[in-house]
Amino acid sequence: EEQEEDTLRELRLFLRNVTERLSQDKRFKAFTKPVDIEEVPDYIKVIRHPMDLSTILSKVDLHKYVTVREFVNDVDLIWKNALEYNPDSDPSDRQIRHRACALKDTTHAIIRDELDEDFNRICEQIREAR
Ligand SMILES: COC(=O)[C@H](Cc1ccco1)c1ccncc1
Repeated sequence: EEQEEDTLRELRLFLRNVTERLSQDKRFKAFTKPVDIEEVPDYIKVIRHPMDLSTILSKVDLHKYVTVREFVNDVDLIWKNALEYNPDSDPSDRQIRHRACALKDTTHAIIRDELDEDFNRICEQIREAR
């Protein structure tokens, strides 16, 4: 009902704010746009579910997220894909893996510090009811 739409509107505002803060962080530049399949032709063979911060922002606006859990699942895809595709010991792989771990830790810290538990429970109950 109307209260549910008010809740989901507030969820989208929170998710846009978190996504924009991550996208503005220089460490996360490689995560802001899809990996270019022309540049990296084998990427889509190795990584079955590509994800990036611009795609997440589009999904927020398409009302794809009803809970923060669903949003975090997509952020987790970003850094897990980076760890999987860039496993080697060379400096370039080590740098993107360090940044992937920073993306994970930064996102989970923002959620821990800024998501109200009661608000989150209301979103989870809306998801269960649909
Ligand atoms: C999320 O970004 C990536 O996984 C690409 C993969 C990639 C390999 C070659 C070109 O791009 C990446 C970008 C920057 N530094 C390392 C790897």
